[in-house]
Amino acid sequence: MENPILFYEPEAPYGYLSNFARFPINDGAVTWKTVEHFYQAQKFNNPNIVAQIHHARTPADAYALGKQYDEQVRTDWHQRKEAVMRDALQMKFTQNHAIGHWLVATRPHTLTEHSFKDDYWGDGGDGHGKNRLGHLLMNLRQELSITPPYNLIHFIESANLPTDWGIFNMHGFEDPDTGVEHVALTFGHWKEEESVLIRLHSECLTGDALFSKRCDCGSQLRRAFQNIAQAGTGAILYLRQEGRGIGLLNKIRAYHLQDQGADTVEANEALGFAADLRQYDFCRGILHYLNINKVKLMTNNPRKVKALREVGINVVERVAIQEGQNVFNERYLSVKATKLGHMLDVISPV
Ligand SMILES: Nc1nc2c(ncn2[C@@H]2O[C@H](COP(=O)(O)OP(=O)(O)OP(=O)(O)O)[C@@H](O)[C@H]2O)c(=O)[nH]1
Ligand SMILES: [Zn+2]
Repeated sequence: MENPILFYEPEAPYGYLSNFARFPINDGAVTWKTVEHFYQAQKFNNPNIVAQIHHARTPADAYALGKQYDEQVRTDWHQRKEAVMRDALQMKFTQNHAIGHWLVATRPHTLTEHSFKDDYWGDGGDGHGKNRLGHLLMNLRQELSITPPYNLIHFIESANLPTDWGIFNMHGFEDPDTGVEHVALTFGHWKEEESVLIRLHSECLTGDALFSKRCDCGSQLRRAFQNIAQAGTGAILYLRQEGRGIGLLNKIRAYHLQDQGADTVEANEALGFAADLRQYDFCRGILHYLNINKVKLMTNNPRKVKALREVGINVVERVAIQEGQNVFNERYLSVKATKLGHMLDVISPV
């Protein structure tokens, strides 16, 4: 393992790894403010003590109560505590989606609770301690890293992205199988049970960045930003699937054939590609990270709706996004409608 990540204070870097970090856990019956509240309460059979710890305002108060009633700790606690801690960490990192992906992203570093006060769960401050918390976290990290949806995409980092439509949050991801980088842009906040307005936008350098009129992508991207800003919440998953998955240079080869009369499907096929090579499975990992369970999908492409549902994404509504129709892309749009099933009110070319 490479150089250790030392964690302790919840407010410090990697503080989310601390049992004092404010991530609630639900044990099926009760919601606990933090892992510390849950862990301290499991020491006792006395319901009054358990209730006092459950209502403790802070994890430090919960810890203090655990100490205060030390002589009433259950007799089998020493044998049970590791299993209790393991359950608590499992709940914390799977019920709070983003930190589960953050934990996986700490690989391959050693995780060490750098605590001068605790040489069982921590390292004792000078490394003589057992660091059992660090070891349980690394075991859980290994488990999650091979489990969907954590293994479908790797979260890398987030940053702010000021745009013409407001300040979005940008989240970078990497496909563990292909190394392809993807981006999600989020605006506002939502609860897991809400349906969120999203756009799965396939990268189109020509349309998104070079103001091309050969397609509708750039106009659709701008409209997606506008719709989300107006709605107050939403997300754009910007997927590096240039050319419906054949890449930029092959798309230029396809455009070259289209300049000679082929349509957008015939050109792909003439190059030996299917009409649409895009896969969406990894999107499940991105949406899980973003705590999005139900989506209102901005698209004209029913095949995309079907493809997302097939990989387990709950599309509750399709929101039309017809933008940017012009003389240069009329034929392209009408072929998408007739051959690729797009739902477009296309003015058929003369
Ligand atoms: N191979 C190929 N790709 C194209 C062509 N025109 C646009 N694209 C790519 O198609 C992708 C966008 O797909 P679209 O069919 O426009 O739209 P969609 O994402 O399937 O459906 P919507 O969600 O309604 O936009 C981008 O990756 C573009 O680079 C083309 O003529 N040939
Ligand atoms: Zn395009």
